[in-house]
Amino acid sequence: MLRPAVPDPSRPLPLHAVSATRAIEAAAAAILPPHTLMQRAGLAVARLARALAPHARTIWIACGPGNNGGDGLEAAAQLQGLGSSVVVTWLGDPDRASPDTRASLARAQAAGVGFAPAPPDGLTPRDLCIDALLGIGARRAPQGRMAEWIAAMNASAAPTLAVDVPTGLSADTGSTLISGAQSDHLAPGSSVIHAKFTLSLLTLKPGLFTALGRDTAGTVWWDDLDMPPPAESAVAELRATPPRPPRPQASHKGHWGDIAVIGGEGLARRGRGMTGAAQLAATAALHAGAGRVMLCLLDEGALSALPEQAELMLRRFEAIDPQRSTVVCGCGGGEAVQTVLPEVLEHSARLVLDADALNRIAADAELRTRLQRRQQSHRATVLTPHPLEAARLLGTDAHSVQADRIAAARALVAAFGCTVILKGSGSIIAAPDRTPVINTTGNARLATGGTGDVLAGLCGARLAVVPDPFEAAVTAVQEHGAAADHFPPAQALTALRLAQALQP
Ligand SMILES: NC(=O)C1=CN([C@@H]2O[C@H](COP(=O)(O)OP(=O)(O)OC[C@H]3O[C@@H](n4cnc5c(N)ncnc54)[C@H](O)[C@@H]3O)[C@@H](O)[C@H]2O)[C@@H](O)CC1
Ligand SMILES: Nc1ncnc2c1ncn2[C@@H]1O[C@H](COP(=O)(O)OP(=O)(O)O)[C@@H](O)[C@H]1O
Ligand SMILES: [K+]
Repeated sequence: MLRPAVPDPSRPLPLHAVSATRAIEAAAAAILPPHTLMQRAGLAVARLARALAPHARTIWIACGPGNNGGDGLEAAAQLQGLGSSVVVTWLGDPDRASPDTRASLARAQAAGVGFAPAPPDGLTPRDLCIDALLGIGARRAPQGRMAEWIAAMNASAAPTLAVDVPTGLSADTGSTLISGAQSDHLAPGSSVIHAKFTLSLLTLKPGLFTALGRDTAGTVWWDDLDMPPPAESAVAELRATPPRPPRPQASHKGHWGDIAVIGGEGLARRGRGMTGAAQLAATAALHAGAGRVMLCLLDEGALSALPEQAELMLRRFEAIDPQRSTVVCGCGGGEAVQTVLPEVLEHSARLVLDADALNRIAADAELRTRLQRRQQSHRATVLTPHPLEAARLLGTDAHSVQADRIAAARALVAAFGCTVILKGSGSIIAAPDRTPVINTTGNARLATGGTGDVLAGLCGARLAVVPDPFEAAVTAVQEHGAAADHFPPAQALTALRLAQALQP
């Protein structure tokens, strides 16, 4: 069945690694008559193409040498049969093609599909390009004619529908394929399709939703080719969190948690004032509905000037009771956070660690041991690194983290036994013994200073009332992105405004 790849609260959508998809495909092929899967795949592509571009004069289908190209040939046969004018450019060789692909080639030829050596000229926005160059079999960066066709498709006025995966993107990681490795950025001239739509076949692939996936895949559709849900476990999933139930009338502030935000190194210490970061986290916690929010700035000098919000309570570190609070530590913490971290790690009942708290822990073996010990005493801890902070914790570089974000999040979980939010486009939420979640909300308007502090505060507010730290983190990330998605388009999204737009 064809459906948009949008989860609803009652049903997470499983994402399968290429290895699992291969096993699912083999199991399906074993019980179906020959060529059935590819025929279903081609029909699904053709139907979606007709729905997306009903008035197309020309549909250009670029087909690669493998079975992704076979899906394209099958779609060509179907579309020609439905009355479309199809031009196929094919990189394959009938003698080396799979039996499925050869059968689809014969059907396309019999249907009267036009084969051309080069892409058609003069496509208009009403026409359609279909990228069937490479799917899950992609192993290296496209070169030669394949790279030329990718460039032509990206330059075309017609929108592109990618079959299974945009060519040039890794289905597993959402990074681009470069020679012998994977890249986390779209270098000028990178050979990767920029699709307006992608139809993922049989399974949904994680790379479509994280790293460069969202930029290159466009709107993602999924067709399970009428196969039952597979037994193979998902490498990650997409989830939608249900709306929160209304607060009971008889509730009071004690029900909604005490949040202690510890951070904000002052200007006096090193000439880098970062008190605003802690204040943003505290503001976010307040607007997200926390019962009481205490702000502990790591700068005595600032205490008279802050906070601007009367609801925030100022506290010295000694006056915080970490055992009764949900502690959010690290936002703008600078070097000053180092001195409080041993106690924070030792005594906080529930803890969110962000920014400089993570940087200090990365640089200090004793702090790392204290963090690991929290798992043994079953105290909830959520780490909220961006890719560079994650890299410091893992002893690697941000490029390597971005090259496989799910693996990086899992490595952090394995190292520290905490819930981890690896931030960025398609944030990954991972925890011990849980299937990682890729968040689908949020957009590049969040790429502005301080929005991570807002997430940390929001995460604290949810952790205060949701016993399971993984669920609290999934909810917080989803709400943070949704607040950005619903933010007025004509107004600049700043971190403070985002914090104020959060809801209990
Ligand atoms: N066989 C079937 O019945 C089905 C096939 N499906 C399709 O089959 C695809 C997987 O097919 P394949 O395993 O053949 O993989 P692909 O079609 O993705 O590509 C594999 C072929 O491309 C070559 N190749 C890899 N990287 C290249 C590069 N950079 N430049 C040039 N050639 C390169 C490989 O050597 C191999 O010949 C899926 O993505 C999906 O589209 C699915 O629709 C499910 C059903
Ligand atoms: N392009 C993007 N798409 C989706 N979310 C993004 C994007 N860029 C940033 N974000 C989100 O914005 C927040 C930024 O956090 P961070 O990098 O810690 O910034 P800061 O330290 O300035 O607060 C994270 O939640 C991140 O996931
Ligand atoms: K493709």
